[in-house]
Amino acid sequence: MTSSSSFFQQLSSRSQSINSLLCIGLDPHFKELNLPPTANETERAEAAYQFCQRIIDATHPYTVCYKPNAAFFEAIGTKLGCATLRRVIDSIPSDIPILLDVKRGDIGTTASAYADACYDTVHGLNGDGVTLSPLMGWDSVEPFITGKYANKGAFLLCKTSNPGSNDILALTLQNNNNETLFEKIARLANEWSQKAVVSDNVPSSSSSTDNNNTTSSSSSSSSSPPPKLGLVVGATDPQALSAARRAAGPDVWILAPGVGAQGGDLASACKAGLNDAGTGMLIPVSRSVSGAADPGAEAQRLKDEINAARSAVLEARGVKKRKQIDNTNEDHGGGGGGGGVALYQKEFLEFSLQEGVLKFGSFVLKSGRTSPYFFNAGLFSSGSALHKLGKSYAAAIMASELVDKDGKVTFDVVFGPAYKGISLGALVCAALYNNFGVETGFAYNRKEVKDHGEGGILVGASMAGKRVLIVDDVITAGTAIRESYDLLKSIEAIPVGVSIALDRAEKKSLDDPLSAVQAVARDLNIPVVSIVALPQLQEYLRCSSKYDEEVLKHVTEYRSMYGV
Ligand SMILES: O=c1ccn([C@@H]2O[C@H](COP(=O)(O)O)[C@@H](O)[C@H]2O)c(=O)[nH]1
Repeated sequence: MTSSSSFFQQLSSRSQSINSLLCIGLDPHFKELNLPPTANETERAEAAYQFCQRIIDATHPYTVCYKPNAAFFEAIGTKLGCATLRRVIDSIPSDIPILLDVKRGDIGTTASAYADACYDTVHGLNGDGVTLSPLMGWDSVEPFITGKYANKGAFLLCKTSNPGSNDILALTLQNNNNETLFEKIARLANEWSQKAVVSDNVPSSSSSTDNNNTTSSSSSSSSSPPPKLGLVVGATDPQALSAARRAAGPDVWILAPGVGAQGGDLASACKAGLNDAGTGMLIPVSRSVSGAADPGAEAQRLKDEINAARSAVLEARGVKKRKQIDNTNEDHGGGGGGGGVALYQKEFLEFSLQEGVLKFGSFVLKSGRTSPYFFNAGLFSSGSALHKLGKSYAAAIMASELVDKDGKVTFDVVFGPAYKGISLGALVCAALYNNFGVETGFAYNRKEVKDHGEGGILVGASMAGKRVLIVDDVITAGTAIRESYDLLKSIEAIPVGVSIALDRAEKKSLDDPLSAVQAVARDLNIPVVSIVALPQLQEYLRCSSKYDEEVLKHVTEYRSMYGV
């Protein structure tokens, strides 16, 4: 994955946007490859690659990251083992982080070489994060998370899922706290994360442009840098999971292997390891998915089961869950949300700027206001931009209340009103399927009535009696959305929400405190979900070094004058 965000920011952001805590392991066990023992290295390599491809193709919408275990690739043979692992990594969609399960640990100089082998984009494996043994101390971990690898992250083996983890990791230390060795490791994850930041000489406050992991930090101060270290704690030992969570605090991510083939209980593990925001935990599963007749269906089932367990935990803890699980936009009723910027929002703003869709300057709007920015969705006009646009809409939808507590979308059909909405609706429908495995119908209307061919003004999926999401680019006065709403009602469809790209989140007039988006949400009594709103644009500018301070100043002034 190529990204300027840190490994744990990437995990956090993807976890939020696909509403999942599932991590799929890529472990091509020889016996799962269906090869004769005499198979040569080339045959083993190809079979391992195809084995992984089948899993990746089927499961990518559901997994926060992929976790290939190097052991199974090294065992292919000395010539093709690492090359096959790299080939698999290269085939993974670029927005999915790669956690290399290598469990390294060595003196600093050797650790540096291991880090190059794991991360180097040319000669190495191009991973985003690794698993490490912490037993050789800070200097064995440092090369994996500092210097040229400051954006990478590592999960430290803390209390592993195997029975033998009690032999050493569960021993009680004779120190002041009388804690277990694994609790000490859990505390060290925090201390060493801080140390890594100091080692990189990055001031805490400026190092964090992480706007999207608010859900993972229920009690952290806003100035603490995002963690660089997580912990491996087996789902097979819920007591250890609780103790590790207590020792590490809410912000540290815990990778909890052992569900499925190793017999760990998912519900108990979630209860013990989730933080109060219902996150901070990844459940890696390898054999249960690879051995399933339909790996995609099994991954989706696991994702849903984990989310059900999360909901149960949050309910039991008396926490209002939805917004804390997966959402940085606090207000989908058209208030423009809070100022946090999720990774998908940052990416959306960046490619909108690159494509010239979003521009800064001085623009006189129809309303007569002089705006410091202008957004023209009609300028998304290349294949790559449209692909990214669909993905951004889909990510915003999946992070909103258009997804119910079981992780299911609340609509059956995506409706794109003529003209602009037609292509946007089609993009969104395809992106929901492609990125999130969400299958819905697609329909659109014509402005002109045809008297031949399909006839009528509605084309595509049938909408009568169905829950419908309306997709458009922006809401200016809201007239087009209201017309769509009336049209849907007239055929007895059930409009349940609106999805737009940008919410300008500004008052309709100085005497009217509501924005056009808020008025639509209120009058039609349905949520309006935007990819970004004015507060995210302002926050993006505040964190970006690419734009002149004047741009931020003008946007801030505009927001304070007209913003809702
Ligand atoms: O404590 C640990 C640390 C790592 N693993 C690894 O996770 C997978 C588990 O595979 P399943 O098929 O889901 O059991 C495997 O790669 C292990 O090496 C672990 O199990 N426990």
